Amino acid sequence: MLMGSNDKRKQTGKNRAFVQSLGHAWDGLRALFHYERNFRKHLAVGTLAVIAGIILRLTLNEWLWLVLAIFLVLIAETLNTIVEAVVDLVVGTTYHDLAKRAKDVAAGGVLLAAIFAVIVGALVMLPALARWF
Ligand SMILES: Nc1ncnc2c1ncn2[C@@H]1O[C@H](COP(=O)(O)OP(=O)(O)OP(=O)(O)O)[C@@H](O)[C@H]1O
Repeated sequence: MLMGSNDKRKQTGKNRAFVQSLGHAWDGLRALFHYERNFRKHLAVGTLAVIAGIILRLTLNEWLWLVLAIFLVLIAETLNTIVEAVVDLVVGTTYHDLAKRAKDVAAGGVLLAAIFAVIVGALVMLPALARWF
């Protein structure tokens, strides 16, 4: 449902067209980039890994693992941000043990994805570096 004909941005109902869904998804990515420092950091590290991959001339198989690792971290950051927003929406600034558990578990998910990315990065980059020298 649209809240008022003068403010089409305050929509609360279903999207009527694919392009409208795409617009909201794009808004979500912009919000991630603007408000989430950790998302920007992970995006920067991922970009550096891609540049290193281009320089080291990774194989197709190595690219697949690297891209999987980069996207897993970014998606984990996305889920973490969703959990933080929903928890804050529900409890505000009130302390709650379940709010702590939800946010800590979401952060743990990001850590797991980051550990996976470090392992993949090492397994892909070290042999590629060895080939280079
Ligand atoms: N309402 C709350 N009740 C209980 N503990 C909370 C609450 N809000 C935050 N915390 C605790 O503070 C930590 C940091 O929460 P916050 O919402 O500031 O996340 P953040 O610092 O933005 O996380 P990130 O580093 O992923 O960006 C949480 O992991 C949780 O342990």
